[in-house]
Amino acid sequence: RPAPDFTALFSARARRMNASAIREILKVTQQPDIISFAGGLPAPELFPLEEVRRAADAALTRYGPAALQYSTTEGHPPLREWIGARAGIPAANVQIMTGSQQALDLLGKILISEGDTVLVEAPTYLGALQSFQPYGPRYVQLPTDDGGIDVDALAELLQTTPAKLLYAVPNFQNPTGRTLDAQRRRRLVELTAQYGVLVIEDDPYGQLRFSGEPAPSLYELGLEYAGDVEANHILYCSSFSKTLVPGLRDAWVQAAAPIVSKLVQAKQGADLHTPTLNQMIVTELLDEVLPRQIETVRRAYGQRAAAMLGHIGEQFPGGVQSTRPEGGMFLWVTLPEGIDSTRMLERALSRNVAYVPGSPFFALGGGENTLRLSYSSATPEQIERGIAALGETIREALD
Ligand SMILES: Cc1ncc(COP(=O)(O)O)c(CN[C@@H](CCCC(=O)O)C(=O)O)c1O
Repeated sequence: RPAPDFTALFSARARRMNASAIREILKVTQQPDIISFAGGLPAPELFPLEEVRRAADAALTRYGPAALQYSTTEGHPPLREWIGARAGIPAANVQIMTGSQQALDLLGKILISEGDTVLVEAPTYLGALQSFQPYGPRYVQLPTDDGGIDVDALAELLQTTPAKLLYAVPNFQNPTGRTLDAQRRRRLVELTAQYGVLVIEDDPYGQLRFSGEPAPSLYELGLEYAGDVEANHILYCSSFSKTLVPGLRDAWVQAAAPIVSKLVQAKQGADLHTPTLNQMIVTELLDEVLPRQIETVRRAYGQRAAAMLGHIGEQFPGGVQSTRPEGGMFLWVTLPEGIDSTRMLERALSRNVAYVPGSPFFALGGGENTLRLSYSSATPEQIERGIAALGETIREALD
């Protein structure tokens, strides 16, 4: 019988959806001989496998059947307590999420009405664009430089452009690896407060600093500015994906109570709750394993970033610029004008090296001559081989 035209049946919202370039490339990079600088995957060989095995056993022993039963949408109370205590806020202002990707999706769902202006960095995390897109935002790109968001440009923009939301990754930004300094953070918090712009601070990498000095989060500065957790216009998201393991899908949002209670309603409709056992496993790992794991990955990623930057200096032709991250998992490469990194990708794959082309990270297009490199899940030896292969590919594209 003839098939119904399913695509014609999709909702207007669904018709705005598109595939994630990272997820699509990840399928290609599963082949064993590919050296992948594509997905921001934590180093699998560093996962605390035995500790997770013991934590699962401990959780099942401690909670019995309750560990496998439905649980509350708000999240596992000891986990919320721990996060609240660390942030100096009540557990009631902490909402557990199934990955910070779900936080982005549900925050988009409860905050973005069609046509609302959403300010995003150019470039920004493409997963945020993917989460927000179905809700019909009108994107406005914030100019950035080597210090992150250009807050002078933001001040100017806000005088003429009323905005609902500003989405920022201040620490070791995805995709550029850049970090917003304390002075710009203060300015951004004050400006957005004055103009009534809500800020989503997405901070999965904040603990992964391997050089330089830490700066207070926008959330902390917002708390100082407002004087009260219930008056803070900064919504903070973070995750256990990069400090522990991504597969348990545990993350959280810190926000004023009305935001948290609306997020709970949205989450009830999305997945009822984050997997019960996973939350309990993470909770078992907080005191001992988490701090050790953070030290392990900070050291490893610092070494891998240094290795990658060193080999880039030797192997890439002149005229190619790259950022110098102080933490996180990514650095950002700008090729000479005219080279299209999306077209160049298949040449790179023919040399068994993968990356994410830059243009999907720009909400309004552009960036054809840019690309993102992740150093976190390649060993120093693979980094040497992969960067050499990428250098050859760029030289070939230049000819
Ligand atoms: C700024 C930012 N915000 C949220 C996320 C999602 O992390 P969760 O695991 O959902 O907590 C991420 C993770 N992004 C990685 C991982 C994506 C994993 C994937 O699509 O396979 C990437 O850009 O490659 C992120 O960088």
